[in-house]
Amino acid sequence: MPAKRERWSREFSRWFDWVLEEAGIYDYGRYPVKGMGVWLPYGFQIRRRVIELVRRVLDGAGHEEVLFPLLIPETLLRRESEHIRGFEGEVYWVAHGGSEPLDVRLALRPTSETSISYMESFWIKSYKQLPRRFYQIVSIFRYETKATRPLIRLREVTTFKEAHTVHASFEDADRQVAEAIELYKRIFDELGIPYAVSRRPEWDKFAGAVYTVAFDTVMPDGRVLQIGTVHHLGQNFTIPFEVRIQLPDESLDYAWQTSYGLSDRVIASLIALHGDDRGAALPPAVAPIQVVVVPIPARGEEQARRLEEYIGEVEERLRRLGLRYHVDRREEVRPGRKFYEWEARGVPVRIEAGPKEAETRTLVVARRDTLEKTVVKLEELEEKLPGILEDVARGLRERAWSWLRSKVKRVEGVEEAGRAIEEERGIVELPWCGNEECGKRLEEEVDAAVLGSPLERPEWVRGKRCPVCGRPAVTSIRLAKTY
Ligand SMILES: Nc1ncnc2c1ncn2[C@@H]1O[C@H](COS(=O)(=O)NC(=O)[C@@H](N)CS)[C@@H](O)[C@H]1O
Ligand SMILES: [Zn+2]
Repeated sequence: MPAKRERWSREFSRWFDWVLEEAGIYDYGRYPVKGMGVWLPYGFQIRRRVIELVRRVLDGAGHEEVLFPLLIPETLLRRESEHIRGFEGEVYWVAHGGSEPLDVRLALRPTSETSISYMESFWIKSYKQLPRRFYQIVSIFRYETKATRPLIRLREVTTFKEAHTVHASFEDADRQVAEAIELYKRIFDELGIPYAVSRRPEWDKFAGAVYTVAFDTVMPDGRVLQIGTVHHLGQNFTIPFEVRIQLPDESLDYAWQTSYGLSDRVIASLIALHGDDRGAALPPAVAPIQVVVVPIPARGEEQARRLEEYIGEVEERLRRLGLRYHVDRREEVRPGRKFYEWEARGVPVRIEAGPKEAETRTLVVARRDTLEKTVVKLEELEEKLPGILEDVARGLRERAWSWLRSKVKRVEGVEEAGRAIEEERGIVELPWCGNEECGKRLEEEVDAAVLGSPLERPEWVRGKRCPVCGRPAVTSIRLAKTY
């Protein structure tokens, strides 16, 4: 019977703070700058493996990793008017070098379209060089005014993967948006994180984008977290930054761009959505320790020696399997306490071995997701353990997807939408005529944010009418309380 999820959902924020600390993942709230925290060793291991996964997916899809300066001169940041309008209030400025006031203020990058476009104007001259797909994994800084939260809303976003691509046509950039969406699906699927993909409404897209597609997930408290975004930037940055290319017909035009970002929120959502009241439950792919072995103390010298020998045989097999494992030999800690600690840290599989198991040459194998225990013969460990780890990965993914599906609700009318959000949070979907005024009216009347519309026209709206204006629905509109 899987662990309970009372605290996990009813008091998510407190649960999340508790897990980050109890599992030694992230130290938040003590560092004396609001919105900035410390990655602790165990959490840093998780983060490292998530980054490795992101690199593997992007490098495998023709992306080139780069590293741009942190500081962006105000003159560059201001060159794209919509962009600066969108970020004006969130930029940290450096105004002095030592005691010297700087003649041009330097921004701590809030994102890097401006610095990257500026350099592309020197590098890129012809369609023959395109497409180029750069990315960097860096810290960005945003002076967030809404409530800051560990990993969810930071002022220093320490794990910000930003990809920036350049193309010879609008259509090619469009194709890159579609590819970026597929790459994000692969990353989230590998981590078992469920998502809804929506095209953001015109009035809430990235500052400087032609259009924005976002990945949203529903957190344990029912509020929606944007966990990734893909933007078609058109020529909005290449024009002010003069990134001109020669086309096949020798004419000159400005290049076309996309950008797409992930952040620490990917780690926040994998901890949150796979967790339960006992703590984290990590997908084996990114778990620092995939298997923890807890010896059950023996009585008497002879038994202890035999058990130690037996544990050695278990280790040998885990080593041969190439798994990340740990044997918890702490004398001063009882097995029950060890179970508690390693469950809080989300170790996917625990192996218990005591005198009885040494005697019968068996092992007790416990899954972290369902908590179920099975007895496995030592001889069969190498054959069975990889499958059990795969079962845990699948179990976590399926549990998270059924959670998300349970939090997406189709409704017909505005009142029903308002009630659903009020009572259950999650995402509500309504038929929509596609008209901006109706969308904005819905935001007010439902008292929730518009996430946007599905990329493909949903069948179920056929024959239905917009609840605001009564015109035929052409798509659906999704609303939610968001972070
Ligand atoms: N303050 C924040 N703390 C944690 N994650 C954040 C924060 N602000 C944004 N993010 C995450 O970063 C992703 C990309 O940010 S963004 O503003 O939407 N898009 C960009 O900055 C584009 N330049 C693509 S890299 C968002 O989808 C969101 O998941
Ligand atoms: Zn309407």
